[in-house]
Amino acid sequence: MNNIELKYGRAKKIIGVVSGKGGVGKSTVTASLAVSLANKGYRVGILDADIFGPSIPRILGIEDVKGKVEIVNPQEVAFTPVTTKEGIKLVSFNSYIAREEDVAMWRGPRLTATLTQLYQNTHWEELDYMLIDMPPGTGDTALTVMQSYNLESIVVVSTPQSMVSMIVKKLTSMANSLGIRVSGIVQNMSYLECGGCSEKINIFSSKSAKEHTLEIGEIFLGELPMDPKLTESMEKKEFSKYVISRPEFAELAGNLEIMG
Ligand SMILES: Nc1ncnc2c1ncn2[C@@H]1O[C@H](COP(=O)(O)OP(=O)(O)OP(=O)(O)O)[C@@H](O)[C@H]1O
Repeated sequence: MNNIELKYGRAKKIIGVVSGKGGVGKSTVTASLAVSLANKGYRVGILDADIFGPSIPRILGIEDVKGKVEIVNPQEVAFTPVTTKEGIKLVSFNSYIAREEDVAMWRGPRLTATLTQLYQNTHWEELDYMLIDMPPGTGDTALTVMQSYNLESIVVVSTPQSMVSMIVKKLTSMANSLGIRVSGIVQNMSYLECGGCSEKINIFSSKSAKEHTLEIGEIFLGELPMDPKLTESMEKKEFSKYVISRPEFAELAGNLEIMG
């Protein structure tokens, strides 16, 4: 399948953020990487490719802001992204519909055609990084993105559990067979912080996040704690403040700068 080129801008690196299973924190990690990279001075865009469950606008606290759609010709429209206060350019299905609870009841071909328009026909201008928040799993959308969007690599978000690792291996096999490089694995909700001591309490398994990553056979990009303050920060629209205050996120973005 041919590569699809961006019509209105350029991105130096396009990185897909993927997960084997839903709910492991892929969108949270995508948004946190965007905040950390923007904080380091990079020009960052996010394509929220999770059209059935677009959560990035809420994570970044801009669910009430709408992007603009302009009609280029009867077959084609162009999109202006929503820009966050951190300067991140976001394109999400929810930013172009009237009510965020409205649903896209579409089968695969319509879904991928719409996503491709969002990818290709957005006024991205100049980006250092475009992060694509993919729907979970190895389905239709993941296949289209990996086959025809100019991906530099993928970052895989997981939780340190053998069952999830098994599903992640399916995803990395898919990437390998399509010639897509895997930058590494982020192990999310990996541990709890002990209040009052520096100990990390593993949540899912006695094995460490690094050991789980080695079992998958990929590079360990980092681990993040399960922290109720993270969810609270989204509710208070203070996600970027939270991310910037925690060294784990800057470390993760630093590892992506090296491996991405
Ligand atoms: N490290 C964390 N600590 C606490 N809560 C977290 C953490 N990471 C994610 N969450 C919470 O877990 C839930 C799922 O996260 P998120 O939406 O990022 O997952 P996802 O993998 O993108 O899900 P899906 O692919 O099904 O859309 C959210 O409510 C989010 O706030």
